[in-house]
Amino acid sequence: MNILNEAIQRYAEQHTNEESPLLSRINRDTHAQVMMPRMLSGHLQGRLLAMISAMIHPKRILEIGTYTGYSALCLAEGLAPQGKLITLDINEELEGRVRKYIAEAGLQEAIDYRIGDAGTLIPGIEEVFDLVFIDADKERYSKYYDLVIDKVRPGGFILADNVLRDGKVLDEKTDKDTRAIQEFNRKIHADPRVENVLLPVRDGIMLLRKVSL
Ligand SMILES: C[S@@+](CC[C@H](N)C(=O)[O-])C[C@H]1O[C@@H](n2cnc3c(N)ncnc32)[C@H](O)[C@@H]1O
Repeated sequence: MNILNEAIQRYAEQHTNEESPLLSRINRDTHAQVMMPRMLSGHLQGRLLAMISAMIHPKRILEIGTYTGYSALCLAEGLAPQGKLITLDINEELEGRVRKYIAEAGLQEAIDYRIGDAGTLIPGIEEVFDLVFIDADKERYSKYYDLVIDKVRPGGFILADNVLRDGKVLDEKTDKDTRAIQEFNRKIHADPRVENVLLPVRDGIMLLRKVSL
């Protein structure tokens, strides 16, 4: 999932802050031991998420799609003091690994990791978020957007990953997940409640700012 030329990607990584030793280990171990390691945000995107979070300095973050916890730890770097990040994932098999990483980062208080279907869990979360990161099953991006938009404060942000789908969004006839992403991109671009920028970083990150209720 990388639309950037490999040499440019390497150059960008070489001129970007390094991952912490823990993030580097999560990245390595995920590639060696976990199915579908390409789902992990990785070095460049991880530093971008950490930087965006530091710019917003959020009190509340919601992440949909924890996987091995890499992006959760990156986003948590920017949290305000006493800030909290809630991260959701349906895959209970990774729970032990993720809890260990959260503990190693000393973030047990700051990160509230919940196992379950995001579509079921989100309606029960009574929080107002400064930042939401959508990075779970592509087919339901629009549904997740509908579920979170009223929980984002005016002026708050939503990020959505993989919105270029390896460039497949350009194809008229494409797979189901890509069609869902095309629909998501059209929908949010037409929504007057948000401003949006599609960043062609890695597999495409949609950056949204909620401008009105
Ligand atoms: C692309 S990975 C997340 C990667 C992670 N955010 C990162 O950057 O390192 C997508 C995750 O979404 C989870 N997921 C898929 N369907 C879900 C659902 N209905 N509810 C919650 N999580 C789901 C998968 O189990 C998987 O771990």
